[in-house]
Amino acid sequence: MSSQALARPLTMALSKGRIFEETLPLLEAAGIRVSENPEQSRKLIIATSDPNLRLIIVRASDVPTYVEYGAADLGIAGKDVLIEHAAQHPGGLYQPIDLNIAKCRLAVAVRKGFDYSAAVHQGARLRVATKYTQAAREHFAAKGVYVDLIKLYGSMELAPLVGLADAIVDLVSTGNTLKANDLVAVEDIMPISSRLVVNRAALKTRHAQLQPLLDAFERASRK
Ligand SMILES: Nc1ncnc2c1ncn2[C@@H]1O[C@H](COP(=O)(O)OP(=O)(O)OP(=O)(O)O)[C@@H](O)[C@H]1O
Ligand SMILES: O=P(O)(O)OC[C@H]1O[C@H](OP(=O)(O)OP(=O)(O)O)[C@H](O)[C@@H]1O
Repeated sequence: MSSQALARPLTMALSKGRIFEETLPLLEAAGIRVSENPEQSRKLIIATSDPNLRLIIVRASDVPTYVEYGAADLGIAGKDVLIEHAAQHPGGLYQPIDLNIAKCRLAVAVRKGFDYSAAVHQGARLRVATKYTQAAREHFAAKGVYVDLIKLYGSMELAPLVGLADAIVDLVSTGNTLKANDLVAVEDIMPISSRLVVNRAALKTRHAQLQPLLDAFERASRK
């Protein structure tokens, strides 16, 4: 038996839902099948048809933490999540590949009828609710707008409707969530997609195991 076959499998951290669903075709393109669906089995450690790879299922915003500390060798996370993580842990992760999955955009939204351009005139102060405080801080600082940031963990769309904030910074894809809550996007901050992230130590110590997988993801993401 080769030393490669004796090595422990690589561990890849994924969140269930859209990232898991959109990663499956990339794994399939690499000839890798997944033994079960975490939505149904509720299992948190999932084997694959490749003895060299297993998956762990974590919260989307926890993926960078598992990978940075080496509990996972690699993972997949949205640029939104990576920006917030990097604010606390700069340079902690190697990010070799934009997988072009889970695509959406980060945007500023307000209640329909709210005069955003008047509210952000030079020197004004705006109350902004968001889960993405780092990205929001950088965006408004670049515009020279003072903001009071209110950290939320979900359902941001509610904040302007109940007077918690003037504006939100949130992810937008179809725009249906904004529309359903009488909100409008008034400014795009950046396009968002998910990236492969790799533990920096694993990149060196497990290079032989990692490289074929990175190559397969690179090829699949270009299709
Ligand atoms: N509506 C959307 N369309 C496309 N991609 C999206 C959309 N919403 C979020 N994403 C992307 O998918 C990633 C995972 O989103 P998901 O909804 O599964 O987790 P979450 O609920 O945001 O995270 P957590 O569970 O950690 O709070 C996000 O980080 C973002 O990059
Ligand atoms: O423009 P849309 O297509 O409506 O998508 C935007 C919504 O998608 C995301 O929520 P998600 O569906 O992930 O729900 P969650 O934040 O509760 O996980 C995001 O936080 C928005 O609420």
